[in-house]
Amino acid sequence: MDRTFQVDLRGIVDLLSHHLYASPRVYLRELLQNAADAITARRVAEPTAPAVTWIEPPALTSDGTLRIHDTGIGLTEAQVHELLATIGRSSKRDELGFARHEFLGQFGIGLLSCFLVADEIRVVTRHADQPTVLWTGHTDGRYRVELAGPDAGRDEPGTTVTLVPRPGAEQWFTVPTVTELARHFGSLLPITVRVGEVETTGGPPPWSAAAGTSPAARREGLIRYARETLGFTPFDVIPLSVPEAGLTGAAFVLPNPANPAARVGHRVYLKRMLLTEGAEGLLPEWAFFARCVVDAGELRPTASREALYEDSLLESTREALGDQLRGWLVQLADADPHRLGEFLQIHHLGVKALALHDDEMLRLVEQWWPMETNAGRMTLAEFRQRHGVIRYAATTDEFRQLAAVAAAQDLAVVNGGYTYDTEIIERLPGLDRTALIERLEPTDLTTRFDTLDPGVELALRPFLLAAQRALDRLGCEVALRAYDPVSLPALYLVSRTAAWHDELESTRQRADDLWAGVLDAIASSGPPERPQLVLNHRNPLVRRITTLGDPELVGLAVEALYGQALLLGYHPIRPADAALLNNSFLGLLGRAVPGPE
Ligand SMILES: Nc1ncnc2c1ncn2[C@@H]1O[C@H](COP(=O)(O)OP(=O)(O)OP(=O)(O)O)[C@@H](O)[C@H]1O
Repeated sequence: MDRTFQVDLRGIVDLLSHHLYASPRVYLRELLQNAADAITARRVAEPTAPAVTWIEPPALTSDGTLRIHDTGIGLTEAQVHELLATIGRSSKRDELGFARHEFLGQFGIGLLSCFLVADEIRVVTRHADQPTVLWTGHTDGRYRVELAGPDAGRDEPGTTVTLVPRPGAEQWFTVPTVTELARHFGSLLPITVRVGEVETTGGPPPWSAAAGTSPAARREGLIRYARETLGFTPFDVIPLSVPEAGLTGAAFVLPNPANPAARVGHRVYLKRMLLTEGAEGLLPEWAFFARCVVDAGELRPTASREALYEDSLLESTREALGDQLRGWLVQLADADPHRLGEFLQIHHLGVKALALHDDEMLRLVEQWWPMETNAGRMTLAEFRQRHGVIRYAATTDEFRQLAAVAAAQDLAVVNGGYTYDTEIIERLPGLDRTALIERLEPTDLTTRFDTLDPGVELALRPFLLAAQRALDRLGCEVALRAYDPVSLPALYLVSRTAAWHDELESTRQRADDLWAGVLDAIASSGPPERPQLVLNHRNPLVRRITTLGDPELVGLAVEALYGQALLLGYHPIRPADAALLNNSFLGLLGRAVPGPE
């Protein structure tokens, strides 16, 4: 024999309050939603039927209950039995069980949320010229259905829902709270909602064509809306529209840099009822510079109605909205490059992130984003025009080490060390085959330095040998060249492979035997190039040092130059370097301050 499930309502109410809804305040949203749906349903057959809902909190009813009245379609006695007595039964689905898109509700559980704040719910309803029906439900699952007596019937079709507040839940029924909740959830509803005498609906959404006659007036309205509702004056407003999601709205460009890691929440209305102020996933991740307010008819809510349901429609909507933001950027570049410059000052990180996989954004960054170079800030396009090859340092340290020296050799270098900059530069040839890029190799610089006259070089051999002896134990080679700037006595240059070997070596020293063996094998795969200390023969101090007769003093001086070059070039100081610096400093000091011995 088939049997039917028995449902204990208290368990369901507990489930809703503790696991589905974030707060009991949703009770008012669900009531408003039912009223709005009932009005929509009635106006299908009667387009001129009144569209009004009014709420009387206990302070106005004076019998301790809250009442909400609507001019909607109402229910017949049979429908009351069918719809209000069965959890999960809804009149808002089609024969196949799909949500009908003209209605807000779909799950058939909304009314139960009233049990979060009420012990008893009464529904008095009249459909067309049918008799008025009374339904009374209790938290423990008991309910009663009766027909109103001849004098107790409603004068007009529609429904009144009455809540008897649960002791302890009174704070959800005060006039200010109910008014605020009605505004919060329902201010954009296409019906009139009043709490007492106060109207809480405020006309069409500020982005809709009905809100302003001209685009300029709508824009003004939206800026005002952002100030009042979101708390900031936007940098710009971008109209949004995705017809397949029934979506319209606006994106507000934030006036201040946003943290790319912090998720931006968007304000989402579904059929003009507020779903959430913190929807995630409406825009692609790179679009962290914008906050949206949208109304969508076709996007689905989760059952709690507090977030968007992640489905393929949401995915394609996200893409379409991303395209619209991109389009705005491209259009801004064409129409008002100065303004685009201002935008990039604030939000370059987002745009650069986008440029990593979007050619149009890459072009925009190339054209408009000034990068740091050793010849001043300039865009990559300008740099190419002036210098042909885009030579770049891949890290800020590398750039700092070499920028000034490279400039003195007429070698322009871009600092690719800021977030995404190197990747952006390296993507350029893929976009434009004529773009030439070259990563700066520190040791390339030496090829630009002048060698000394062979006679001079020969005369300085004893000095070079003494200098080399001082730095041999550090694995550093000493060279003597003539280069600018004259004020720079020495430059420490490490090729990238040498830097890599250095790192490998220090890891190897810290690693256990097995791992050290593996690292040894890797290290042996390439010849370890030695770092160089290139002394500048144009520098007067270096010249004087080269003429010193005392080999010990030569050693101390070269060690000091080595230490200074390390520090100036932002190179890591190893323990051996620190010991050497210490030794040279004290040695030189000892000689500068003569004592009795
Ligand atoms: N004010 C009303 N006027 C007319 N019918 C109503 C009213 N309130 C509720 N109903 C009927 O009761 C049914 C159940 O309402 P309930 O709020 O529980 O679910 P729903 O609105 O269908 O879906 P959801 O759970 O998504 O809100 C509705 O489908 C509707 O037919």
